[in-house]
Amino acid sequence: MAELLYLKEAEQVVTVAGASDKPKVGEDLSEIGVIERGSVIVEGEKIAFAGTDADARHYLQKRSGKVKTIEATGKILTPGLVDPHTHLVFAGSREQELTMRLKGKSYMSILQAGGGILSTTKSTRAATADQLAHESRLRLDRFLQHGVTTVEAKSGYGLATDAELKQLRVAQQLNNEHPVDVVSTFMGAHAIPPEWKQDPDGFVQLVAEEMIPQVAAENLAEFCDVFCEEGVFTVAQSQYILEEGKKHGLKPKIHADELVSFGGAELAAKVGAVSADHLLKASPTGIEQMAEAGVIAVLLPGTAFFLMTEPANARAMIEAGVPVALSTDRNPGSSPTESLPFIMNLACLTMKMTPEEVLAASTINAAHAIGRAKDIGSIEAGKNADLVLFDAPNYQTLQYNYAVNRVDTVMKAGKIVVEGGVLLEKTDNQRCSLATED
Ligand SMILES: N=CN[C@@H](CCC(=O)O)C(=O)O
Ligand SMILES: [Zn+2]
Repeated sequence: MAELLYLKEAEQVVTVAGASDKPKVGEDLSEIGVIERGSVIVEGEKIAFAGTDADARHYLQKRSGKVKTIEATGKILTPGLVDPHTHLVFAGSREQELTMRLKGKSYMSILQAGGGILSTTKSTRAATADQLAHESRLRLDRFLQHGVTTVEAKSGYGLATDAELKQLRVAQQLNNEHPVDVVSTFMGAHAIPPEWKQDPDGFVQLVAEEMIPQVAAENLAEFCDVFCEEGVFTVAQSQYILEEGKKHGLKPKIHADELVSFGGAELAAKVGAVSADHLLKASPTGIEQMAEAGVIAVLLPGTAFFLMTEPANARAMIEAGVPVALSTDRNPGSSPTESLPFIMNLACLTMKMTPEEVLAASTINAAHAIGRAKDIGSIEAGKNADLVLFDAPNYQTLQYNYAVNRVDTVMKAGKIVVEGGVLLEKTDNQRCSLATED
């Protein structure tokens, strides 16, 4: 019989329970199921019990076998954080772009001059799968140290069939090797590569007719995403790619209305996207249509912060009944961070989301945005034992003491992987010739 793990008497257990079937919307987003002086019991990879400590002791009396106790006094316990939008797998870095942007160049003008996404495409194409895995593993380690136990990862720095497949195979390998679970999204339509600059429709055709079928045949992704934006992919091109993806079993996601209001939110509703992400410039009609269609808004306040622009209108979306989730958007150009807790701070301080809404948006709603809400995103008996102990007396402190990492212990599938804020096993100690510390 497996040893039981008894996480004993946290100041608060933030369960976010009761929303595994549907994401939280409106006022329900603030219902995060806090148990004061709560305890959680883990059996193997799963949560066996969550409740008050008095009830936990009764539960233990009825069970035989060994019990290992972890004292949680002075700390709070939350579900493992879920990051539903990252560009995890890439090579190289782009620090010089910050200086360019500080001197007045825009993110889009850097891309149009062949930098930005296209510069990362160059280094990603040149990197071996081992180099990509090495660089991405370091990022996953940092995610774990920030309490993130599951991430979504997009391709989109290959922009050619082989290079896209290489990125997705690395993501799959990392999912198998690393404690953090990696959920893959195919994003061949992330930018038009230089060799297709004169024939963007030809590239769209390549994505739809060659890349998507191969990704699906190798079972390399669950979702298909498109950068639907002025100067990148039009609404019609995006719709075509997402519909083709659907025919091959890839569920649609969209980078929508990030830089200009472009009809991305409306398209998300039309194609039945699981999520529309960014949405800084989403129109009121688009927001309304997303609410009606149940499209999750994955908001990325770190990207707005790093690009020094106004964030999305989270309050309008919550009031309209759109399910809202939060993410780092971890990528080398517009959001180079693995700190989902800092993104949560930004959601509070720049988008006026409450500490309760922020917690639900980074756990259960984020899990819905990647189709994992049955297994993760809340503390409930039967769910995976992905848990974080924060060194904080209450959950509000996580937003108040901003930009400080208060993660103490992280448990992934019942196994402790971070203790006292320290990663127990560095997954990759080797230096790699091409690796940067990006
Ligand atoms: N906006 C498009 N794609 C990414 C940025 C990618 C990059 O700059 O490398 C994003 O979500 O912000
Ligand atoms: Zn993105």
